[in-house]
Amino acid sequence: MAGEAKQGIIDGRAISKQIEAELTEEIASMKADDGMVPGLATILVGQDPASQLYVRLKHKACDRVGIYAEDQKLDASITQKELLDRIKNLNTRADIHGILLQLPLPQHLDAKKAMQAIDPAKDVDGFHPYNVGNLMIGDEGFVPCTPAGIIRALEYYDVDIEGKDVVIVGHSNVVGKPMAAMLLNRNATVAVCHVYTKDLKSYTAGADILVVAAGVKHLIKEDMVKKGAVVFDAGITEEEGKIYGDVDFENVVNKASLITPVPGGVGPMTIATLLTHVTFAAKKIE
Ligand SMILES: NC(=O)C1=CN([C@@H]2O[C@H](COP(=O)(O)OP(=O)(O)OC[C@H]3O[C@@H](n4cnc5c(N)ncnc54)[C@H](OP(=O)(O)O)[C@@H]3O)[C@@H](O)[C@H]2O)C=CC1
Ligand SMILES: Nc1nc(=O)c2c([nH]1)NC[C@@H]1CN(c3ccc(C(=O)N[C@@H](CCC(=O)O)C(=O)O)cc3)C=[N+]21
Repeated sequence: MAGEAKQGIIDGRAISKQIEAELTEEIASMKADDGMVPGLATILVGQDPASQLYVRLKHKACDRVGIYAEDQKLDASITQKELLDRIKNLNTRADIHGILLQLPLPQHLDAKKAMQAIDPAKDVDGFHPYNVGNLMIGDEGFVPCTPAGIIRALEYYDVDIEGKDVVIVGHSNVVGKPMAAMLLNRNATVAVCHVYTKDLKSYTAGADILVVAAGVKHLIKEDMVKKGAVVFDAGITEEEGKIYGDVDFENVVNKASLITPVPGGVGPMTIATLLTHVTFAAKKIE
């Protein structure tokens, strides 16, 4: 049914499988044509279990599609200079096309300075000020993977963005702010809420498209969502080995026209987008 919006639960795993299948083919032909193998280096500082899990998920995804993935594990006590030297070395490596510095970093390290040290052409996370600036002026090159994954899901489900009332909960540099810029670039009317927002419900209840990235378990209840809204939940809270989103899915699912579950929604789309960016980075230098 071309052009007709689909209904139901947004299956992030199914969309990411489709993206992975396309990338697998593309990477195989890059390899066959001129021996090019896209390469990603991840840098993980310290032993945070959640970060270790996310890096592991990214490496497994790289393996599935044929991207070379190198795992640089650094001790939590590393100095800023050692970290910057490590990044600068990766900038010079011809076999590494993407560099991902897993966040958060230990307190004594300056994440902004570290991000600025990454060659913008290898900044597959889209966190370098050069890429952030381009996003703000409407030139979307490397943009952060989570909001980019959400845009992809909107496109996949034929959801119109132009003129829609969009509400974003959370204003981080990783999700909320770049999401706002990407939706503004597509002519939505965007409101961005955060902890200082006086009456969160008065915003969320009017949203045609609601994107939540606050990291607060079940912050968004049924009465805070408009009937027929499209709802994306980026939140991840882990409690006793179970993960929860920011949206009370069980109840909101009855009201939304489309909604992402947690897990199996935004997370897999984020990783699929990262794979796309690494492949793109490798193609650009061919
Ligand atoms: N699925 C995925 O691929 C990804 C998931 N995540 C997850 O998304 C969530 C958000 O992460 P991230 O974007 O890095 O954001 P941060 O954790 O850095 O910040 C959270 C944001 O939410 C806002 N916020 C917190 N509590 C409330 C509240 N009660 N009401 C309204 N706004 C609130 C904060 O506002 P203020 O700054 O004013 O305090 C802040 O803007 C986390 O659970 C994280 O694990 C993140 C990246 C990728
Ligand atoms: N430089 C940097 N880039 C990031 O992209 C980045 C980061 N730092 N720091 C932390 C956040 C978090 N993040 C996730 C990615 C995938 C899932 C994911 O695939 N989650 C699965 C579930 C996994 C589980 O079992 O917990 C899902 O939602 O289905 C989750 C979270 C990327 N981040």
